[in-house]
Amino acid sequence: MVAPPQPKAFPVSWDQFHRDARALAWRLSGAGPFEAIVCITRGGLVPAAIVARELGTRLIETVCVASYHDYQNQGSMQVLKEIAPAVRSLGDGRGKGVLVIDDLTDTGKTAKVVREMLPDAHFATVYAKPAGRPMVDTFVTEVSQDTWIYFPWDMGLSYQAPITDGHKG
Ligand SMILES: O=P(O)(O)OC[C@H]1O[C@H](OP(=O)(O)OP(=O)(O)O)[C@H](O)[C@@H]1O
Ligand code: HPA
Ligand SMILES: [Mg+2]
Repeated sequence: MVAPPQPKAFPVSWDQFHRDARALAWRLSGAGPFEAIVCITRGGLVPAAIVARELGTRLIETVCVASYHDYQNQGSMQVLKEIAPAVRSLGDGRGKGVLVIDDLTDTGKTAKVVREMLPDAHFATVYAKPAGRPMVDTFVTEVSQDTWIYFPWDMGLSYQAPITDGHKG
């Protein structure tokens, strides 16, 4: 079933995303140390780069998960690439000392799938919606469940009609 579009929009510029990802790194600086970062592609790649730079982490791994195959509609969860054994076996073999990063948690389903792979890892996202919030340990900004977050890599500059256009009669 196709869900109705989210009524509220939360557009994020590159500048704001960089600031929010840095704020995430500040919060995480007290939660480590972390031996490695696992980023959930593709959305987690950008915050992972920023956090890795701030925390000095150089061992970065990906787990490739996709579920929103259609704009705003979640479909089946596909794990396209698992975590490499060398990273999976770090710490206690359950992810202790590993930091997992994604851009956001919405329903929490993506984070849940990765948590099953690394139950003791520290999960961090830049943004969180209420349903996904219990799945992450650290995040920066919460937005309501009926909000769609527009990331800078999904947007471009476009013409905006003047506010007064709507009042012409
Ligand atoms: O909490 P959830 O409801 O599971 O949704 C959150 C996930 O959805 C998006 O990824 P998506 O599957 O769209 O893939 P992408 O990162 O490649 O854009 C986002 O980057 C999160 O990973
Ligand atoms: O609010 C969102 N914005 C962008 N991608 C997403 N994937 C799940 N929820 C969202
Ligand atoms: Mg994603």
